[in-house]
Parts: sequence; structure tokens; C-alpha cells
Amino acid sequence: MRRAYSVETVRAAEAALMQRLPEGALMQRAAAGLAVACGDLLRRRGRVYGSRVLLLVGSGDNGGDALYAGSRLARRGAGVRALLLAPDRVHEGGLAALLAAGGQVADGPDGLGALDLVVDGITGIGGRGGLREDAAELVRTVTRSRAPVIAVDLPSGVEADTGQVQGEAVRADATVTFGTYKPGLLIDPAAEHAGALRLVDIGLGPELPEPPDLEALQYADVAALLPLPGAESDKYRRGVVGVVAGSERYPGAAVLAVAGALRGGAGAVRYVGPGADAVIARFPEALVHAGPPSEAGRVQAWVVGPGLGDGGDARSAVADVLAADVPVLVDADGLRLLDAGTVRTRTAATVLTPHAGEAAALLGAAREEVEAGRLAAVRELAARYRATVLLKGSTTLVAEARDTPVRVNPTGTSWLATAGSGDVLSGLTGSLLAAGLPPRDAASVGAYLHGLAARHGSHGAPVSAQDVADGIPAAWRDVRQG
Ligand SMILES: NC(=O)C1=CN([C@@H]2O[C@H](COP(=O)(O)OP(=O)(O)OC[C@H]3O[C@@H](n4cnc5c(N)ncnc54)[C@H](O)[C@@H]3O)[C@@H](O)[C@H]2O)[C@@H](O)CC1
Ligand SMILES: Nc1ncnc2c1ncn2[C@@H]1O[C@H](COP(=O)(O)OP(=O)(O)O)[C@@H](O)[C@H]1O
Ligand SMILES: [K+]
Repeated sequence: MRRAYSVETVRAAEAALMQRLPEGALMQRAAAGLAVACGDLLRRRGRVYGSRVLLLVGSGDNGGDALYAGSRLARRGAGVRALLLAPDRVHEGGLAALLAAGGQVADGPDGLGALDLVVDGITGIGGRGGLREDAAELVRTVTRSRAPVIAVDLPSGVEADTGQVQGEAVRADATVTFGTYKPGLLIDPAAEHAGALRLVDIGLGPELPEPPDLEALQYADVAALLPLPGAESDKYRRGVVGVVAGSERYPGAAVLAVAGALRGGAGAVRYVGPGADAVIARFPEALVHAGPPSEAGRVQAWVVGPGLGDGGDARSAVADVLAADVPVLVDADGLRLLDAGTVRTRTAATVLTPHAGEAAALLGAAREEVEAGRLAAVRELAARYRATVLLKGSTTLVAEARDTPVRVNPTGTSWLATAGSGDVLSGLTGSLLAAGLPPRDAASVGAYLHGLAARHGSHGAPVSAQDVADGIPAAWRDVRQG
């Protein structure tokens, strides 16, 4: 599990650790790890000796890290220059170390095209708001030069706690972060600026509280959660998932939701609605019923909403499903048709799976507001609806009404932005619910497998929603093989 903590928590943990260590020890640990990462990158491009490195040095400790790391590279024969954004407020110890090791102060960002590495030490966890104009201008110049960039702790210009990016921000090939991940390294749009992540252990672990603010599942976590059949299993014990989706107008949504549900680990898929013929034609293994859902037979979890339309039948189907005392996942049209009071008072789990537009409607906010502050939006939705909420999009988020860490999904790909892929996700996640996973696990494992499945189907080319569904078994195998 990758775990991320807010700046406030990181600062408190660092303060506690610093009390037990000689002054400057933490920064030396950080700089040593940073220098190793820089050395690795330089060796991949040639060698450290004789390489050309430019440090972008802000006025705080982030700049200090860059300067000390630069001094280590200079001692190994690299030509290191430091561009000081605020020469009068530079980290003095760091600058002295760099100069003593043979490094120099740069007059300006010239010769960028010939550089082997830029080290971004403008701001770390102390950055506030969008980058100031001088820093922003420098970042634009560096981005244009296409020189390889390693960011120190965070790409300068991104918000550590939220993943928001206001204005210009560094685009790094890699980010070397200290002690723990920060939310902004895992949530887009900031995460997209960070490149490959490398965590340097500076001994902060024992000082960090439980639980973290944010977590991201990794292969082993997902493998441990996958519902696997045992010798005693039969199709009913594995769970039956009911799918209420599709309409005369959108029969495809029924097929796609069932396609996802069949690959999610439930023992049987029961489809209810007007798309039964289309579903059976494609998936003879599905059980079908004309409805209403409450008369279709037992299920362990329901999925309701994809392609339902907004007719009277659709509204009553949503109400019927929400009245059942089993976990219910509500997606797409179901989100417009649900009764908020009913959702809030359900005793069985409810999982809502909006994209940003649907989340905005549920919150009575503007879509841009949700997109700019996805972490706050998903937390607010979960609290307001007393539900588990999966907010779709780049780096999908899952939050619960209880005060548990938000989960962020690391496996997506922007090829998933294709019509119908959300229907596959709702079927898949509903199937995991029926198989017995708690709602937060079902939602985060569903998003994880869905993202991997899209990568399997894609390999750099466009995918269809059907390809995503077909890629799910390969995603399971991937996860189980580690
Ligand atoms: N506290 C610690 O124990 C450790 C801190 N470390 C480093 O220290 C960093 C935090 O250092 P600081 O607290 O000094 O903060 P930073 O160095 O991250 O940033 C603060 C500085 O940036 C300037 N700044 C803030 N917002 C800006 C903006 N929008 N545009 C331009 N400049 C802006 C401020 O004037 C201030 O001088 C971490 O990210 C990490 O790199 C590491 O050395 C590990 C140990
Ligand atoms: N830019 C993106 N990067 C990664 N994943 C994305 C992006 N845009 C959308 N997705 C994913 O694609 C799926 C789209 O679902 P949805 O918006 O419900 O579409 P539809 O209703 O057509 O099925 C979701 O899983 C979402 O997380
Ligand atoms: K930085």
C-alpha cells in the first residue's frame, strides 16, 4: 500500500523526529537519497563524471536539499551550477557545501539544451498557491528545453495536499520524495506532473500516525482482496449480482454492465430490465428477468443505473433496488433518479459511482469546481450521502462516510475515456460487492482491475468498452502473479 500524509502531519512528524537527531541530519538523509536518484538518472544517460547539472534553488529547505545533493554530485565530478531564485534568502549551508565541492552559481538559465539534468528545488511542502511569476517563467523555460527533470519532494507548483495545480508547475521525469508520499503525488492533475516516484526513507515512519490521509492499493493489496472460490464454493455462495441497466434507447449499457459483472468474481449474474434479449444473445450464461427487481429472485448485491434513461419505469426500478437490504451500487442515470433521503438512511452499503459532471449535480456545484478539487468533492459526497463514493476520472478516488483514508486508483489510462467503459466498471464493482467485499474494497479493487484491463486492451491504442471488459481476466492474472 502506498500511503500519503498531509503537509501538516508531515511537518509534525518531522519536528518530532528532528528533536531526536543532530541538527541538519534529516536534510542530509534527504539530500543523500536525492543524489543517488540523480546519479542513477545520469548513469542511464552516460555517466556522472563530466555531466552537466542545473539546480533550480528556491528560498526554503527544498532548495537546501537540491544544493546538498548538488554538492554530492559535484564531488563525483559532475559540473553543477545553481540558479538561485532569491540569492539573499538561499540556504546558506547548502550553498557553501556546493561551492566547496566545486559547484558554481549560474547567472541565468542559459545552455539548457545541453544539460543532462535539471534538479527542481524551487518549492516542496512549503509552496503556497500558484508559483510566483519569476519561478513560473523559469519553469516555462525549462519545460520548453525538454531537459530531464528530477523534482525534489514535489514538482514545484503543485499543491501537496490536494493534487490541484494552479498555473505553471514543473513537469518532472521523476520525483524523489522524503519520508512519505504526499496526496498531490498520487492525485491528478498534480500526479501527472510528478513522473516516476521514488520514496527516500528518512526515518519518518515511526512518527507517522494511523491512518494515513490517502492510500493507493498495489498488486499485493489487490491480490489479498480478490474473492477466490474454494472447494466448498457453489454459484450461490460465490454471490449473485443483480444488474438493472439499459433501456429501449440504450440496450448496449445492459450488455456492457453484464460483461463487467461476469468478470468480477460473483457466481452468477442476474439481469433485470428491457435489454434481456440483447444480454442473452451476447451472454447466454446470464439469468434474465423482465422486472421489477424485487421479484427477480435473490441477489447479494445490485447494480442500478447504466443506460436506464429517465422514464417512470427507471425511477421505480431505482427505488425498488434501494429498498432491498443488500449492497447497492448506483451509477449514471440512477444517480439522477435516486432519492437522497433513502440513500442516507439505508442500513446496507450504498456505493455511488459518479463522474465529475454527475458528482457536481449531486453536490449542487459546478463541474469545474469538482474537477479542480476532486479530493474535497469525493469526501463531501460520501459524508452528505452517507455512502461509499467512487469519483471517476483520471486517478479515480474512493471515499467513505466513515473517517477512513481516501483510496486513489493508480492503474487508469486516459484511453478509458470512452463511451460505455463506466458501465463495465459498475458491473465489475457490483460483482465484487456480491462476492462479499466491503464497499470501499469492492470500489477500489474494481477501479484497479478496470484500469489494468484497459491497459491490457490498449497497449497504446484506443480501446472500446468491450475491450476493457475482455481485458479483466488478464488483469486478475496479472494481480495474482504479482
Ligand atoms: N522539515 C524537514 O525536516 C525536512 C524538510 N525537507 C525539505 O524541506 C522542504 C520544505 O522546506 P520549507 O518549509 O523551507 O519550504 P519550501 O522550501 O518547500 O518552500 C518555501 C519557500 O518557497 C517560497 N515559496 C512559497 N510559495 C511559493 C510560490 N508559490 N512561488 C514561489 N516561491 C514560493 C517561500 O518564500 C519559501 O521561502 C521539503 O519539501 C523538503 O524538500 C527535507 O530536507 C527533509 C527534512
Ligand atoms: N482522463 C482519464 N484518465 C483515466 N481514466 C479516465 C479518464 N476519463 C475517464 N476515465 C475513466 O473512464 C471511465 C468512464 O466512465 P463514465 O464517465 O461513466 O463513462 P460512460 O458513462 O460512457 O461509461 C471511468 O472509469 C473513468 O474513471
Ligand atoms: K520541488
